Amino acid sequence: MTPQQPIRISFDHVSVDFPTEHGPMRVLDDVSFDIRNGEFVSIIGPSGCGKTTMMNIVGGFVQPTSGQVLLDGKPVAAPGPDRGVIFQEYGVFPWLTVRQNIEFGLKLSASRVPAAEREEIVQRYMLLMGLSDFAGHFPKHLSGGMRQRLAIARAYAVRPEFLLMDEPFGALDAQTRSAMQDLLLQVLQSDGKTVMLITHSVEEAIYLSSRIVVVTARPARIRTVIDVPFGYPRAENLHEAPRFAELRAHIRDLVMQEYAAQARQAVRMSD
Ligand SMILES: Nc1ncnc2c1ncn2[C@@H]1O[C@H](COP(=O)(O)OP(=O)(O)OP(=O)(O)O)[C@@H](O)[C@H]1O
Repeated sequence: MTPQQPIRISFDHVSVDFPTEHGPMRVLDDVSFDIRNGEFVSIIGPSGCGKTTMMNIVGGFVQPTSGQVLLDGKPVAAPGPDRGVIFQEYGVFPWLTVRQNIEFGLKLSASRVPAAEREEIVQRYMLLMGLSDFAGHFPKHLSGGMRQRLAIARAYAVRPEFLLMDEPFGALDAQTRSAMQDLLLQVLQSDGKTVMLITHSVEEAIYLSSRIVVVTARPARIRTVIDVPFGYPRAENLHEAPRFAELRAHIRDLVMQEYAAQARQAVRMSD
């Protein structure tokens, strides 16, 4: 990514405390980093450290206790159609069919698309996600993997400028996961978006991202930011590259160190 690209998402000294019965619990601590236009940034760190909270702030669902997150220079105040959010679960409306779920966002006034174009987009994403034969099915009649593909189709279809993804492929089997990763890269290649992805998979983070932000055990602070030294488009055989393996070992080591720090914290608290 060239440094001339404008900054789209900016974490500016963001801290978050959540109230608990023992007083405030710090979840994010002075987090600052930027995501530039067209970048794909993954956040990786131990379970429960505060990654989803980071995404929730960008999504407009959580307000920082101090500091701010800026979208194109303006503090995030609320959710908006410019941000497509994909969670690990709950991404579909159970009372709508596959077709209606994908169509839903296209009918909302903020991103209203003319009917003829709408139909074309719905068809395109049903086909891409392998859901064409299930257009009239309700989510309860789909497998978990298909429901997740539907959630992804819904988010892609409205062509948001920002994709915020929290473990979007975590519940998929290995083969579907890999297909979904390639499809995401393909969609980004044609639509060009700015992406923030939360994942537990170091492999996935390296394969997809242009940069990886490694965060510490809770409270999440920036441990390090790694530039991924591979260009786009990417292909499956990248997983076999020696540099890929080196980077994977390095990042796994960092994440394991943070898990160890988390375990030490837990022991201290139980003393
Ligand atoms: N709205 C909230 N109110 C109170 N506590 C919260 C709230 N949201 C999250 N937490 C707590 O903040 C901590 C960090 O949660 P968060 O979901 O951000 O972590 P995470 O890194 O995404 O976890 P995982 O990797 O397991 O998904 C957890 O202890 C969680 O219980």
